[in-house]
Amino acid sequence: MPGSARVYVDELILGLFSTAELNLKLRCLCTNYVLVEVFAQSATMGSFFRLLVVAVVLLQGSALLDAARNVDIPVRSTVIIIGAGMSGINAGKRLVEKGVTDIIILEAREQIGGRMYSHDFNGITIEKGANWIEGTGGGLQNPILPIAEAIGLIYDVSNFDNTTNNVFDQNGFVAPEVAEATAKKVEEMYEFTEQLGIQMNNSTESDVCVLTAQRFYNQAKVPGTPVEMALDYYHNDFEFAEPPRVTSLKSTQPLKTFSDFGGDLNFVHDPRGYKAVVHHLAHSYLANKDGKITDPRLKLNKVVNKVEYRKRGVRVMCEDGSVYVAGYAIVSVSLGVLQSNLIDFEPDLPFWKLKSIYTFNMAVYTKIFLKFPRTFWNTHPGAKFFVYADERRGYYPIWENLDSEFPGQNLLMVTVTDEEARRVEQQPDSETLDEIMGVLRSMYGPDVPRAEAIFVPRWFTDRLFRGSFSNWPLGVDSSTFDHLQAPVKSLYFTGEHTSEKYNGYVHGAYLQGIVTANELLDCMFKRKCSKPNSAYESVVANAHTETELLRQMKKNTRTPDAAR
Ligand SMILES: Cc1cc2nc3c(=O)[nH]c(=O)nc-3n(C[C@H](O)[C@H](O)[C@H](O)COP(=O)(O)OP(=O)(O)OC[C@H]3O[C@@H](n4cnc5c(N)ncnc54)[C@H](O)[C@@H]3O)c2cc1C
Repeated sequence: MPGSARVYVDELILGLFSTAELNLKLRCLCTNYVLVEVFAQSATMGSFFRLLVVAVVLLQGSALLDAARNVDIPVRSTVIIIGAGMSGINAGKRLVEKGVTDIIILEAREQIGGRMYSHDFNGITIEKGANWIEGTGGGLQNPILPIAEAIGLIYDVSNFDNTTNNVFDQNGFVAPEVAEATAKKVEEMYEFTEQLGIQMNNSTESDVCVLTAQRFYNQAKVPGTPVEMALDYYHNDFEFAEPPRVTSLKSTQPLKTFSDFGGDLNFVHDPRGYKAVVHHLAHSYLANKDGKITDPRLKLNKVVNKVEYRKRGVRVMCEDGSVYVAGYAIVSVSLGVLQSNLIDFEPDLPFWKLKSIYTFNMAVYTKIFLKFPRTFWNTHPGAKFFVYADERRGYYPIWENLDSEFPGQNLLMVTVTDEEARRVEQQPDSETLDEIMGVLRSMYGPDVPRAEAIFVPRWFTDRLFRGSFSNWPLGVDSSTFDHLQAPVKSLYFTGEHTSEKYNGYVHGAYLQGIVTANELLDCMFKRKCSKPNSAYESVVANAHTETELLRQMKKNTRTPDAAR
């Protein structure tokens, strides 16, 4: 929007109408839609005259704007939701249920679902994003489970029972007694760290990372041999996508997902994809026909690149030039997107907000799918998952055979995380396949046939995600965490990364959609709007310093997209 076209109606109109007895206030939210707030007050003014004033003001306002700008009036709504993943779609559902029906959902991709993202791999629907309903079979019911059951989603409880005994290294199968002994030690250490986490949560002790807890267990000796590292990886990195030296002990031990909902994981392998859960939620309030959403409130292929926000009112701009205006916006994009420069917020988000965004971690978790001409791995039920122990920690470590989910397809899935995931994303798939074949041949011998097909998702380089899911690092206390979700004027924030108990998970995104929508509804209808708490008021108070800091941060820490 060219700056010269800006017309601030309040200035213009106030110039025309300002009188001693008339207190008239107009606010112009943006250049091409006038969000008018008129207070025409006068003890002596009759209601007819007041109406007249309002009408004249509105006419004048729109005439001035039309003269100044020759563009369509963009869509108006009460709430704009940016992003149609689990959290955005569920926030929309909540708003509509509570009577706020004039919403607009802007989604960058050609479909909804976000990181619940299925992919056609040689005619088979695989999940490049979320795969499991994590945390079932416990005291509380995981909120995703009833939805999955209602739509008949196909899944199986994963059998991890024997994983730590199915260990290979560079010389082949590791003798069961060696693997068992190491597995026992690592499991004891894992239980110790969990107990320490519980104790520290009940105390005023400051947080430590998981690695520190491991040192406490073993008098500073931490997993170091290939087998120890691989089994440690299985317990930690395979869940959090980052190593124990990064992950907060207090915030992850015990992990609420499992302590609340149970320790089972249901592996989804449905031809409709795990995203069918999001579609089910969307269909409950967005018009649809033959399984396709036809509701004009959902706008696909809309990459938001600028958000102007004020105390009341937002103006959202997309790469295709379209502009949307509303009273509020809910931003549901991933933490990785917030950390990048894809969306330009005007004014800049405040320091306290950026600090929480930049301090929390967006981890990278990559499941690589492989199709072989035949199976060469163990197919008995106790060999569902197997482990490769390399001298390099995290080098193609956790494997799953998908025989039971996709019979006769000869599929394997191997998971890499963090640095290895980033590395693999940057290289051609043929190089990744060469590395994988080297690993498999050292595990199963030289006769292993080369895979016919490989699929390597690229979450880190995808500008719409910039990683897989958030991980709670050492150094983020609960008030810094709260700031991730805290609203800024008319902007509200949701997404898995804003769920204090269940960050990183589908159910976290689901629940946060409701939490954020409720917060906004409270503000809209009860005037109970969240205010900055005292912890960051001091920072906000020093506006000049803050602006300087922000400038520095923008200049120094935001990496250009291409270089990431
Ligand atoms: C590889 C992987 C494995 C996972 N495994 C599991 C698992 O097994 N179990 C589990 O519970 N969880 C898992 N997760 C995490 C789970 O997928 C997420 O927590 C959840 O789906 C996040 O939902 P969300 O709504 O917060 O964000 P998203 O799904 O990221 O939704 C945000 C939406 O915003 C859109 N968007 C981004 N930028 C813009 C823009 N500028 N303009 C407009 N739209 C934009 C995106 O396209 C996206 O649709 C996994 C994730 C990944 C990536």
